Amino acid sequence: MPRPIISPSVLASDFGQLTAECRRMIKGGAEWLHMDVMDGHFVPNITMGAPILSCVHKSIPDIFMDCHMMVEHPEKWVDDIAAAGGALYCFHIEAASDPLSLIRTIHDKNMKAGVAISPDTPSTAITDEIGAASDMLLVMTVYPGRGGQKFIESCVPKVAELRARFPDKDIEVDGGVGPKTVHSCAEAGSNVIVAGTAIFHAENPEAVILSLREAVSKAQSCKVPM
Ligand SMILES: O=C(CO)[C@@H](O)[C@H](O)COP(=O)(O)O
Repeated sequence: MPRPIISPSVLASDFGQLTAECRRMIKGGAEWLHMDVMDGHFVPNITMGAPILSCVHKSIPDIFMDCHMMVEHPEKWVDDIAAAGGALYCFHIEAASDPLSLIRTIHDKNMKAGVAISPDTPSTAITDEIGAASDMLLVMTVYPGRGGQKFIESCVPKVAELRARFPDKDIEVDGGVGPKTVHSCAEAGSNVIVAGTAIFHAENPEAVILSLREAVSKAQSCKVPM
């Protein structure tokens, strides 16, 4: 089973706060930083793009930027995100006209490739071929577009279905995940946990990171090897 990874979803109103949050999360034990890139088309909101990510990367060169591309035409931004220092480029299957070719393009730019599914998309949209070609699969547990939404429990069986087909892949969950909701995700086989509100609205964000990681480790240790 792949190792537990915590990827705090960072969003801030100014660049200084963004980099400060990233540094604090890394110091607090986060392996990845989840960067929500929204284009105002695939989702109604606009957040940040390659120029901001590039500044973050220059300021924190060792950062692992887990770039969640909530964008139309995801093939358009691969070069820019790679140049900005993106480590993982995760696109939505709903927005991709040729997912396999896009995965190859992402790999050619030396980034890991992730494939995301929104709540109404079945896990079978990630075919065996697409899943095998990618490095990470993202099951959204809210409708993409903004933080602070309620976790959709009915998305969790999709994690289990994907884990059964892809035992060695990173499987990420994102949306409404926190200390109360992480357990079902971890038990279903998710090893990469994204959390925004649960971490940034907590009195002790570092303790939340630790509890999320412990939930994944505990679920993994309870699994009987096949
Ligand atoms: O991409 C998204 C939502 O579109 C997520 O990354 C959220 O921003 C995570 O925030 P919380 O749901 O944990 O508050």
